[in-house]
Amino acid sequence: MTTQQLVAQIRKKKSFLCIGLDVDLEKIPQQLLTEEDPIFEFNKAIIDATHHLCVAYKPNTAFYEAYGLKGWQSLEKTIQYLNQNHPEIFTIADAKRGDIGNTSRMYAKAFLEDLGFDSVTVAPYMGKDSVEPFLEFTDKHTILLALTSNEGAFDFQTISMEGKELYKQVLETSKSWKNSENLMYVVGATKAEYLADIRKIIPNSFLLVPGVGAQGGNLQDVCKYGLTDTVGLLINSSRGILYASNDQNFAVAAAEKAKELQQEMAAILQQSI
Ligand SMILES: O=C(O)c1cc(=O)[nH]c(=O)n1[C@@H]1O[C@H](COP(=O)(O)O)[C@@H](O)[C@H]1O
Repeated sequence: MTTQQLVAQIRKKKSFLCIGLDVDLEKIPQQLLTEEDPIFEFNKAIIDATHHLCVAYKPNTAFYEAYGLKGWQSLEKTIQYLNQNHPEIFTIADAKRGDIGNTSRMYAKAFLEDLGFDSVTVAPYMGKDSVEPFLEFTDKHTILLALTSNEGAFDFQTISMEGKELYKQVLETSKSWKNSENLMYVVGATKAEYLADIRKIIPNSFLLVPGVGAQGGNLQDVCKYGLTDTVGLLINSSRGILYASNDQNFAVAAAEKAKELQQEMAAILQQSI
């Protein structure tokens, strides 16, 4: 999916919501555990109930890898279901990969080619040659970790070297890489006060912003400095939507939570047009 197509979907749905499909078998309604593939059945119900309210889904691969081969099959079925039934939805494999080039090439193939995601999250720590194999997929997007939502972000990402914080070096250096127009960046919603500085370096790039809801980030704060002329934001919520209820009405409850965020987004978009 091109960035222009993503922006068109955002305008049409009046939403820049990304729903994180972080499925935890201990948190889903227990009656689903009798199904052959509880993870897929849960995702299917969530997708059926929320696809009109969001523009992206982001399965975090940890929640699938943790269940071994069966988990990986659930991930495969989920992305197939999305690609077949909702090709207008932007899909993110939240895998946070990155290794020597020869290995990154295999990660890129796995997520962008074999599974067929539109994008994958990548850690920049190993540098240019570890990210390039992802960027070679010019019809896809590489989402680079810039300033993450967790407390540990302050351990390295904000350390200043030669007068510039590491996350700013990541943003600036990555702009010089081949096919960098296909880069997006992760900035945590809990770091909203950094967005004005971040937008000075990457004024138009799309940002994937996790951390609203369960982690305490705030949508209004993020939009204040993060929003661009072409929106430029995908706001992720996982637990806050998925586990709104764990009885048999879980999908309806999830849709209600998604709708609350979508309506807040619609109001913001209306004001900013
Ligand atoms: O790359 C991510 O998506 C990510 C980056 C980050 O800085 N913080 C962060 O929470 N995430 C992911 O975003 C999701 C947040 O989930 P909730 O806190 O349940 O909404 C999880 O899948 C995290 O792994």
